[in-house]
Amino acid sequence: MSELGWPEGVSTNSAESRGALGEVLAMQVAAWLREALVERGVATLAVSGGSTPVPFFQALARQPLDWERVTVTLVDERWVPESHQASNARLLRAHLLKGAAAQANFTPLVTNAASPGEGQPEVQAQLAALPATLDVVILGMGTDGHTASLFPGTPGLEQALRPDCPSRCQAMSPPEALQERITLTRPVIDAARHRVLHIAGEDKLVTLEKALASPELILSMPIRAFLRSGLAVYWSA
Ligand SMILES: O=C(O)[C@H](O)[C@@H](O)[C@H](O)[C@H](O)COP(=O)(O)O
Repeated sequence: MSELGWPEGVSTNSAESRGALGEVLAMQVAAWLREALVERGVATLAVSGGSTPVPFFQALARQPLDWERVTVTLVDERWVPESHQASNARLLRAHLLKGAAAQANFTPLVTNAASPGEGQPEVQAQLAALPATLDVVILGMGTDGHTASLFPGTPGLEQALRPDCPSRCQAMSPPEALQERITLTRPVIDAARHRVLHIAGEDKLVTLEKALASPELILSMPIRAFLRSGLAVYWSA
């Protein structure tokens, strides 16, 4: 992976398996969170959903931390109740917010509103109660080059990808997604102290190669907006 044409300042890390990658990433994220706790007394972590992060969540949940001073939130969410199979909050409850990590504070991205458009102001307020600079953001990526719920061809994508987008979150209705979504916007991700892209599989390397070939075309592959200096990429086959 390191032979891809990465922009200056992007670091790459790989492991023999997805489990080993999850362990390596969990140790690094725990170190960053401990550093935040020492420096500021609190720490914030925003994670993505999907299948890739599960070994990472399970390894992070085992990390010794003052979890009660850590706030965990999501990079994006499907607009479904936590009981729904597609809920990212449900995924976190099952694999991350358990054991010692069950003491962490969790900021969900879904409200009781009927749609993300109606719920957005309340989610915006909840996010505004968090530090403006999150300590750690973990991005995933689909093979279409989406990240978070920033999908190509979605109405409102240009707004959400503006470096100066005024909102911290935005409702999205990706044409091919099963559920309406809500996503963090680009400024929130850009401002994070530590930005990670966590991916697995050869197909994701092919996607990255395509993304790196035309970095300026962010609307067709939104991940392109985040492939820049300071990003830490974690990959395994
Ligand atoms: O809510 C989501 O689905 C994620 O935030 C999404 O952006 C995910 O990171 C990618 O779709 C990759 O998913 P996999 O890890 O399952 O390939």
